[in-house]
Amino acid sequence: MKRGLLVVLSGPSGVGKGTVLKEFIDDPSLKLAYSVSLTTREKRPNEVEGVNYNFVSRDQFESAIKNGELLEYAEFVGNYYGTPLSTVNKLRDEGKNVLLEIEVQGCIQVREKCPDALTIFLVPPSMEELEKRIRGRNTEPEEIVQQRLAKANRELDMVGQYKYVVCNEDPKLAADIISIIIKRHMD
Ligand SMILES: Nc1ncnc2c1ncn2[C@@H]1O[C@H](COP(=O)(O)OP(=O)(O)OP(=O)(O)O)[C@@H](O)[C@H]1O
Ligand SMILES: Nc1nc2c(ncn2[C@@H]2O[C@H](COP(=O)(O)O)[C@@H](O)[C@H]2O)c(=O)[nH]1
Repeated sequence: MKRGLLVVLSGPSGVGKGTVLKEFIDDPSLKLAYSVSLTTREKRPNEVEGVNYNFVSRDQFESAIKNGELLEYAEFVGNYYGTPLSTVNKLRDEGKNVLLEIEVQGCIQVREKCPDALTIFLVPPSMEELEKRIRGRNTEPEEIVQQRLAKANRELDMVGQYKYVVCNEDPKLAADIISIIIKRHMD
């Protein structure tokens, strides 16, 4: 059986990664499996343990780092986020194309370890629109919104690290473009 691809969808917080991926993740022709990350962040009211994230303590996360259990990890605005290595390997060995939805530092680590990873950077139409989206989501207090926006400016400078850049003006259109990119790499 052909080993599955490693697909990395990255981009600044609030650009719409989660919104766009909902438009293509269940397309059976893409054979995708979503990699559920570990995080030390507080669960948001609409999130489900084991579906959006596996929510863990800082001690549990640091043990996972020490034991080499993570493909990549990063500290993002005060919390740890990381990708469980064994799950990614198992799914890829089953022929599934594994989708990571991660921030920029994590993507750089993935590229170093898996140079053939298919890396896609989602960008907003403008910084004003990005700010509108983060605020409109209403999930973070003002202080965290400010930190995420400051980080977004630095992350957008890393656009050259990615194989593909897709603008999220319209989620369905962005999803269609990403689906075409994945299909091309499945051949
Ligand atoms: N193309 C779009 N046009 C307008 N609003 C959008 C678009 N895409 C996403 N949004 C809105 O922007 C907000 C942020 O989207 P989303 O939560 O998917 O971003 P994200 O990149 O996954 O964020 P994070 O990395 O912080 O998890 C949501 O309220 C979503 O409905
Ligand atoms: N490096 C990693 N980044 C991750 C991972 N899982 C999610 N993320 C990214 O963190 C930020 C913040 O997420 P939020 O859910 O608190 O809004 C966002 O850019 C995510 O894509 C991971 O495993 N590794």
